[in-house]
Amino acid sequence: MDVHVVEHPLAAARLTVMRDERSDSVVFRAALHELTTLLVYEATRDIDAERFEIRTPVAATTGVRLANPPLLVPVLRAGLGMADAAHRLLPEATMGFVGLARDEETHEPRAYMESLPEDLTGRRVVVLDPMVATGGSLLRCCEMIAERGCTDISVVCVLAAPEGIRKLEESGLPLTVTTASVDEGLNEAAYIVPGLGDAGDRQFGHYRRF
Ligand SMILES: O=P(O)(O)OC[C@H]1O[C@H](OP(=O)(O)OP(=O)(O)O)[C@H](O)[C@@H]1O
Ligand SMILES: O=c1cc[nH]c(=O)[nH]1
Ligand SMILES: [Mg+2]
Repeated sequence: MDVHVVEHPLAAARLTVMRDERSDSVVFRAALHELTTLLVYEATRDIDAERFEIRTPVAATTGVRLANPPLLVPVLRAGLGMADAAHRLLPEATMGFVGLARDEETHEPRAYMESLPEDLTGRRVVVLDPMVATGGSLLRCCEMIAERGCTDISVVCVLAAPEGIRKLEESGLPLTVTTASVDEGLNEAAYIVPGLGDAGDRQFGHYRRF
């Protein structure tokens, strides 16, 4: 499994804002939006493009367009903060939605929403979730996508823990991961260390849902 860590000072600076506990939700969401643009740019370097003929006001030339626009899948809630930035870069993309919430005690993901096209054969799917901690949530999401025939999944996240990367790798699913950092590991509550806290809470607030 390919893991691409985007090492760029602009990405590192946005990530630092997200890590900083002093950043409020407005600042946090803005940094996530900007960082997502950088990460999706890197994650789509190898996307299929086709050439076609156009005219500038001066001469005929060859242009480029996406051959097969991908499906974007933000994982609710936290991935919602990446959806708009990704969609701006890929305006031709369609969007599906998966809702997952980790149980606070067992850390197992609970699925509460699945809105995906029935057939994903031949499509690239770009999954957006800022955090890969134990990897359980992303694994569940990627299984839903692979069950629909997808063989080309790009996971775009902000932070990954080695434990989560390992779980995704062991799954044998056809995926690549693009991230701004692979952090040290997980604490006893399965939070990423040093991490940035709970990416959903930092954007949308903390409340009990189930
Ligand atoms: O790798 P894992 O151990 O599964 O943890 C990562 C998941 O945890 C967070 O979501 P959370 O369950 O907190 O839901 P939220 O986005 O609604 O806050 C995050 O956005 C991932 O989906
Ligand atoms: O560190 C973590 C782990 C899971 N989910 C988060 O939002 N943050
Ligand atoms: Mg959360």
